[in-house]
Order: sequence, then C-alpha cells, then structure tokens
Amino acid sequence: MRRGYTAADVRAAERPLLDRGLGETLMARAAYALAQVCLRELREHAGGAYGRRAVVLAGPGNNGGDARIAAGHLARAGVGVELVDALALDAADAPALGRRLADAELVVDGVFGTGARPGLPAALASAVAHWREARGQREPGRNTPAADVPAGHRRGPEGTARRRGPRPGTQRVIAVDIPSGVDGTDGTTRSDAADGLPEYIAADVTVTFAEEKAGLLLPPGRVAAGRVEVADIGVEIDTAPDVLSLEPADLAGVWPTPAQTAHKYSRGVLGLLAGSAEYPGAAILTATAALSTGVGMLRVLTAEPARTAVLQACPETVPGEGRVQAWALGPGAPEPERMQAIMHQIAADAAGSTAQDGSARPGSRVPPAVLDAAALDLLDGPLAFPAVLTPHAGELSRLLGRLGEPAAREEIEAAPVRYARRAAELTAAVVLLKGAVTLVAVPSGPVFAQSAGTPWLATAGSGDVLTGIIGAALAAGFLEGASHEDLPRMAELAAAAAEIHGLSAWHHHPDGGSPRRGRELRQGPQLGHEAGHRRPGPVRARDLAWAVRDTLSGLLGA
Ligand SMILES: NC(=O)C1=CN([C@@H]2O[C@H](COP(=O)(O)OP(=O)(O)OC[C@H]3O[C@@H](n4cnc5c(N)ncnc54)[C@H](O)[C@@H]3O)[C@@H](O)[C@H]2O)[C@@H](O)CC1
Ligand SMILES: Nc1ncnc2c1ncn2[C@@H]1O[C@H](COP(=O)(O)OP(=O)(O)O)[C@@H](O)[C@H]1O
Ligand SMILES: [K+]
Repeated sequence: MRRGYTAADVRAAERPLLDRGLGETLMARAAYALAQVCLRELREHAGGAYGRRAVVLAGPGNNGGDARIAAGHLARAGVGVELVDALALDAADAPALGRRLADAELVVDGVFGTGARPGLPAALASAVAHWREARGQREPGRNTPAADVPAGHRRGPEGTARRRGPRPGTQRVIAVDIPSGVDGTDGTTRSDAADGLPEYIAADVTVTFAEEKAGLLLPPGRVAAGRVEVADIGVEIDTAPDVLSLEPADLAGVWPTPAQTAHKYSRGVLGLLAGSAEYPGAAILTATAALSTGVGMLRVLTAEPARTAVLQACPETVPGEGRVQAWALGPGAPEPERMQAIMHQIAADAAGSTAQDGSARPGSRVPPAVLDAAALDLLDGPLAFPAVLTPHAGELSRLLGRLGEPAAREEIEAAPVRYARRAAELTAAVVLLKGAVTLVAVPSGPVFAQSAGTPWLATAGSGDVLTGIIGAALAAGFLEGASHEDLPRMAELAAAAAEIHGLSAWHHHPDGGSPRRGRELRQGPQLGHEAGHRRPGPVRARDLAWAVRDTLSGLLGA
C-alpha cells in the first residue's frame, strides 16, 4: 500500500526536529540520498557518472538547498554540474537554458518542494518548453525508456535533426521531493495560457523524503513523478494518510474469497439491471466481468432482447428476480423506471419502512449497489442506501450540475480529487471517478488513487467491465448487507476492483505472449511505463472481461 500525506502533515512532523536545530542535518541526509539516486541513474542510463553533464535547477527554499548540496556530491563524483538559480532566470536566457537542459544526461529539479504551488514562474516555464521542443517532445513527459523506443529510432544516427543531446532514453530527470509545478497535496498543476500544456517538470524518478506526499499519488502529479523512491531522513509522520494506493501485492488481503464450506448463495448473488434494445452489449460485458470475478450467482433482470443476449453469451446467468446480496445498475441504458423502482426499494429497506410489524428499523443492512452510466443520471441528492457511483468526468459534471454545484468536465479533469470528494459528500456515497488515475472517494476519509491501467483501456465497454467487477466484489463482501458505515470498506473494494481492471489490460496480452502470472503479476506495472514491462496492445472490452479471471487467479495465488 502506498500512503500519501498532505504538505501540512509533513511540515507538522518536521517541526519538532527543526525546533531542536536539526534542520541542517535533515537537509544533509536528504541531499545525500538524492545524490546517491542521481549517481545510480547515471550509471544505469548514461553508462557512468564521471564526465557526464548535469543541470541542477535550484529554487529559493529548502528544496533548492537539498539540490545545491547534492550538486556538490555530484561534482565530487566527477559529474560536470551546472547549478542554475531557477528563479533568477531572465526570460531572454530561457532558450539557451532549454538547450543546455536538452543536452544534459541528468537534470535535477530542486525548484519547489513541499511548499510547491501549481505552475512554474514564466521564464522557467519557457525554458522547460524549449527543452521539450529540443527533445522532440510535444507534452511534458519523462524520456521514453530505451526499451520502449521503436527499433528504428534506436539504431543509426541520433534521431531526427530536431532531436538534440543524449540518446532518447539516456537522459534522466530526477525530482527532489515533488516535481516542480505540481501541488504536493492535491497533485494539481496549471496549464500554460499560450500552448495549453501543463506547466511542470516531468521526472523519471522522484526522490521524496520521509513519506510520499499526497500529490505524488494523485493525477496529474502521479504521472509527472515517474517512479517514486522514499528516502528515510529520520522524520516520523504519525497522522493518518490523505491518499492511499493499493498495490497488486495488497489485493489478496483485500479481496473477498470463498470460505471452505461456501455454497453459491453464501458466495454472494449479484442482481444486474443493464442493457437495452439499443445497447444489449453492455449487459453482456458487465455480466461476463461479474462471472469472471467469480460471483456465486448472477441474476439478470433486464427486459428482452438484452436478456436473451446475455443468456446466450453467459449460460450461467439466472434470469428473473430473487434475493441478491448486491446490485449493479445502469450500463447500457436499461429502463429508468425499473432502476428507480429498485433504488426506491433498497432505500425503503434501508430506512426500515417495510418492517412487517410497522416498527421502525433504522439503519437496516441492505444489499449495496454499484450505480453506473444511466443510473447516475437518476440521482439528484444524498442516497439513502450504501452505493458506489462510477462516473467518468463527463458523467460527474452532469451529476454535480443536478446536485446544484455545476462544474465543467475540464474543471473536473484539472482538479479531480476535489470534485470526487465533493461528489461523495453531496451523495453520501462512494464516488469512483474513472480516468488514467482512477480515484475512489468517501464522504470523509482518505481517497484511493489507482493507476494500474494503460491508455488502451480507454475504449467503449471498458467501464461496463469495471461495473461487473465491483458488483461481484460487493456481493461477496457484504453477505449480511451494508449500511453507510460500510462506505470505507466499499471504497476499498472499489479501489481493488479498479486495480484488477487495470491489471487485466496488461494481463490480456494481444501478441499471444504468455499471460503474466503469480509473483510477476503481483509486482504489477507502475503506471505501465517502467522498464521491464512490455507495453500492452489494444484492449477489447470483451477480452478484458474474460481476462479478469486470469488476473484474479494470479493475484490470489491459485
Ligand atoms: N523542512 C525540513 O525539515 C526538510 C526539508 N527538506 C526540503 O525542503 C523542502 C521544503 O522546503 P520549503 O518549505 O523551503 O519550500 P519549497 O522549497 O518547496 O518552496 C520555496 C518557496 O517557493 C515558493 N513557491 C512554491 N511554489 C511556487 C510557484 N509555483 N511559483 C512561485 N513560487 C513558488 C514558496 O512559496 C516557498 O516560499 C522539501 O521539499 C525538501 O526538499 C529537506 O531539506 C529535508 C528536511
Ligand atoms: N488514459 C487512461 N489510462 C488508463 N485507463 C484509462 C484511461 N482512460 C480511461 N481509462 C479507464 O477506462 C475505463 C473507461 O470507462 P468508461 O469511460 O466508463 O467507458 P464505457 O462507458 O464506454 O464502458 C475506465 O475504467 C477508466 O479508468
Ligand atoms: K522539486
């Protein structure tokens, strides 16, 4: 499990040590750890440290202090270091600095640290844009690992005429504590007014101190940070983390598995209302995913012709009504009246209003629900039963509008954690906001951030698969029903489902390579781009729904 802390909590933990006069000691430890990582990266990616060129960008605070001391260590190891006072940069010098940045084997970003706010000062942003341009990159992005560079680019003369400096894949960018331009607590950045590109210094590796900062786990900071290494500098944080990320190795401990004596009803029954005459496929995808996840029984309540389509694709499915332990409602535009009726019934059961003797049964445990797609469009206030909502940014924008706090899709994409949390408060539900990094928020408590997937997952039907996985997990995880007190556990299951969904895109390897199993799978890809993992190819939602089974078998050690 990765844990991310707010800047305020990190500061508070450092305070007693600073009060005891240990500031310089801490900085010396941080700088030493940073220099060690820089030297190792140079050895691994540039063939050595001696004689290699480094540009160290140093800011005005302690982050700059760490970078300056590390620059001394690097120089003593024979690295040719140029130390740049990043805030004293003149706009006229930005193009030249951009070229020197492009030419260096190592760039150390010590501009802003725990105190960082989104964005970069104008002259520095301009230098970073020139650097990007000289490297032939359109967007901020770490240098493509050598293994991922297409063979044609790797051989022969050094790239195109526009490409300068070290071979692609040999330049390493190391962020000190946090990539500058990214907010350490919420991971947000600012976009350049002229070209619309986000203003941050994308790193290959971030060396962070004491504990991970929340912004390193949240989008887009998580993408900007590359691989994160935590250096122990003797600072202990004893407050609760603000952001959590489940890793593949955590999933076996989180995921509900059947007891030895289980039978199909005690494994959990999922009720599915998905699909319509227009979109029968969505019901097939959600049903296939739920069955691949190992649900005890799947009941499908959808009307014809989607019902026959599901029964033909998934012969295990049981048509019609009956008792269920969880609900999955909404993919493929099923009948709104039917969804409303089911939600009203769960809410009534949760309120206890259906007690036979007329007595109030407040807080009754009821089957929890995952509400997706069309079901989200029926919501306009706090939910009276425990639910997981699974919007993408566009759906969340519509939902927030109905809840009286409109936000455009772009606003949500720029500050996803803020809107996911707000939606969870307003709906009294778990809100899983889909994206390259999927966030899972509860009305109060830490947010989960999961990023096992690949951009190939962004394909129609992929969300329907996620709904099926979540539904099956809720059915198995809440055999006795759930109440609002269970929202944190529901969020944990939804986060685990998002991780399994993402890993399944890697697992299903379209080139026919052997599926990734066991230990290899549990280690998982880190944002996909780490060396050692092949890139997956196109994902078909149907294959993804099938692949979930192999993913789970690998993760659970079957
Ligand atoms: N405080 C400690 O105990 C330790 C801190 N360490 C380092 O200290 C760093 C924190 O140092 P500081 O608190 O001095 O803060 P920073 O170095 O992060 O920030 C310095 C200044 O830059 C300004 N700034 C931030 N974002 C800006 C932006 N986008 N545009 C313009 N100005 C901006 C801030 O207002 C602040 O005044 C950590 O990240 C870490 O690298 C380490 O030396 C280890 C010990
Ligand atoms: N760039 C990306 N990287 C990784 N995963 C992504 C990316 N973009 C989207 N996804 C994932 O793909 C899925 C798309 O779901 P959704 O938009 O609901 O599709 P649909 O409704 O067509 O099924 C989500 O799980 C989302 O997190
Ligand atoms: K930094």
